[in-house]
Amino acid sequence: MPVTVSAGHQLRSTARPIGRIPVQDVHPAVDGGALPTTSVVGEELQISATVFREGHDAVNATVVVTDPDDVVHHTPMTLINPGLDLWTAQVSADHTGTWAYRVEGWSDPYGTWLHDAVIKIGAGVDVELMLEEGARLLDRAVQEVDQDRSSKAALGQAAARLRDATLNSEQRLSAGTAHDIEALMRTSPLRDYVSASPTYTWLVERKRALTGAWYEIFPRSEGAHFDDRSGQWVSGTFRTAMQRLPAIADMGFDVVYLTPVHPIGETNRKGPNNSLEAGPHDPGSPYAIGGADGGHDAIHPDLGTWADFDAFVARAQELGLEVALDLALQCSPDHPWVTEHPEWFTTRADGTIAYAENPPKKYQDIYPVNFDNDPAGIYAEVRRVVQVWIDHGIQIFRVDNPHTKPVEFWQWLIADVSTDYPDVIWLAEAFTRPAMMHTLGKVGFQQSYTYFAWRSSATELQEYVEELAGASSVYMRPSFWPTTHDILTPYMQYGGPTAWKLRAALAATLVPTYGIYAGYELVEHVARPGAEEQLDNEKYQYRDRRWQDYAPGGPKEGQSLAPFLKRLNSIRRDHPSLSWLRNITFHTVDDPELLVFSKRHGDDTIIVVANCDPHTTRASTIHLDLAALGLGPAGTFVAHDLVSDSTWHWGEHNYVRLGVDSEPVHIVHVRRF
Ligand SMILES: O=P(O)(O)O[C@H]1O[C@H](CO)[C@@H](O[C@H]2O[C@H](CO)[C@@H](O)[C@H](O)[C@H]2O)[C@H](O)[C@H]1O
Repeated sequence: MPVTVSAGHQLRSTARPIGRIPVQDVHPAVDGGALPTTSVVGEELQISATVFREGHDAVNATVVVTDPDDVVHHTPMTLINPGLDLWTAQVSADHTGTWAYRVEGWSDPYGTWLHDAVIKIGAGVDVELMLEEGARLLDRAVQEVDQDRSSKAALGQAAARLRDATLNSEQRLSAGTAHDIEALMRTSPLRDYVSASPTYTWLVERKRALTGAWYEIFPRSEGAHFDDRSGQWVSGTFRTAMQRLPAIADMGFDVVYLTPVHPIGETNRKGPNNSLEAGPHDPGSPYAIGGADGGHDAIHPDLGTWADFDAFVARAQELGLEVALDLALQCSPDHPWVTEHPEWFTTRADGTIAYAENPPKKYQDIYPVNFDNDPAGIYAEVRRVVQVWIDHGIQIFRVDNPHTKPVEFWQWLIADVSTDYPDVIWLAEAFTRPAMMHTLGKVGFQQSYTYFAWRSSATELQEYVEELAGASSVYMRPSFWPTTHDILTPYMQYGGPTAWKLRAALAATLVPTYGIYAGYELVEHVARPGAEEQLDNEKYQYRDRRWQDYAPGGPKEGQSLAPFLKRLNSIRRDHPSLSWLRNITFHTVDDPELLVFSKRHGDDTIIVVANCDPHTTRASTIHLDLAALGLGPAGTFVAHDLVSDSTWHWGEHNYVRLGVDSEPVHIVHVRRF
């Protein structure tokens, strides 16, 4: 129905009334507020809006937050750009759940009086009138505003002094403008013509949704070995993989991610190095899910039983590790769904089912599920499968290729699961175009793999992280992986151990969640010819990394990056500034191959200086933004490099030297005098 503004004037039927005090451009507002803004517990969220009014009276603004228990919290906003009427405030939530916020603009009668009274009384204009008007405002505050008894008494006394004709006008005025009165009127203001913006949904999730160090394994490789007697490989099991967990925990990782653990199909099974013909003993790709032993709700018999899986999860939990499981919604031709639900696949004119692709990659051993053929049936079955794993202690899913399934399916699935399991976290492996990657975040994925692996220069990294920590951070949380089982960039193939140290350090410090694929410690850098992924990839064969050889006293002692990774993770744990995303500042440096950034949270400040050129040692001068570090203009501080354990005295301009003949990165803790 059209809204009547005044006699004879109507708004266009779709218009939202502007309100007495216009409140515009509220940020964040994901897709105009159609989708929730997200953060984790304790994470600061900056809310801004344009708030203004006609004429010259004072205007003010408040962020009004409603928590999941319907308790309302008011946060005053600050005018940060008077010329643009731009107001901001920081808010944060102290528990998980669905919160909401809106911005209220309001006319500020005390602010108006304060401004006018000081000028007019100072100039001897309308003196009695102004003093009486001030007194009446304070009377109103006593009546209308929720104040404690002593505050009301103070306001009442100030009103009396404003009217006290025995005092001079200056004394009377100062009663109404005194700091304590101003503070009371600021914290519990008189608010006229309060006008609210729309209300925005704010989803607050657990900290792990933002922060964590992941370690990826193929469980069948952990404990796999070549048996000389039979001349065959013997698969690792959950029980043998369990023996690897203490080392993963000791390196300081928070999440151990398992590639699929289900039965593997035999039809079109792939052999070593992505060959289209497997030998009789080749194990096949774990992503070719489903066979005679079951599908997505089953365990590959080579890995053990449900009891073994449960024991693995329990052991991980004992060591402080969460277990993340791959959810790859596709089927080997031998998957039970193919015979039980042929309608879930797309049959071509010749009666065959087309295999899956993620161009230019071809997955000849799997069929894609066609969600449009029976959405209700497929949704229900996937939900059932997910529940099976939740019931076995899984709270994190790494979703394989979510961008090849309908977005609305993910929106439904994640929301449905979160109704009963709000702590379940979903990581999107959507190496695809930005629109899809971002939208998956907007519809519920708590984390997303990113383009980090392909951003290697200092300029590219700065630009990319500014985007991720800026506008998109309210709906998409990045996870940085220097390599994965599918990704081995030329930078990593040819950069040597320096590149591997550097990229791990950057991933671990630029953003709060990062991940390492097993073997990273060993700098496994040789690619399959013509592909940017590992040679002899364990996607198609077992890999016995002989971890024991790198242990103290072993023949390869000292040849692993495990101590370096452990150092990175302990720095992350000791320094809370590294566990947040939006708190990053980039600094300048003379050499464009160097990257300098800092992160600050409370008293903790970390500066990272990285040489992004893994082939050359570089020396340069860095120029620090001291204010961003919380230091005064002439500030100096003790810089403690947590990588080399060196200590220097630093100020605004500092000489650095990083590279192949030393460490490629400084991770500096700012120690204040
Ligand atoms: O397509 P992506 O590069 O994002 O990779 C993910 O999905 C792939 C398909 O699930 C998966 O590919 C592997 O499994 C396929 C099915 O068995 C096989 O045909 C591919 O050769 C193999 O690389 C990939 O591992 C996963 O991360």
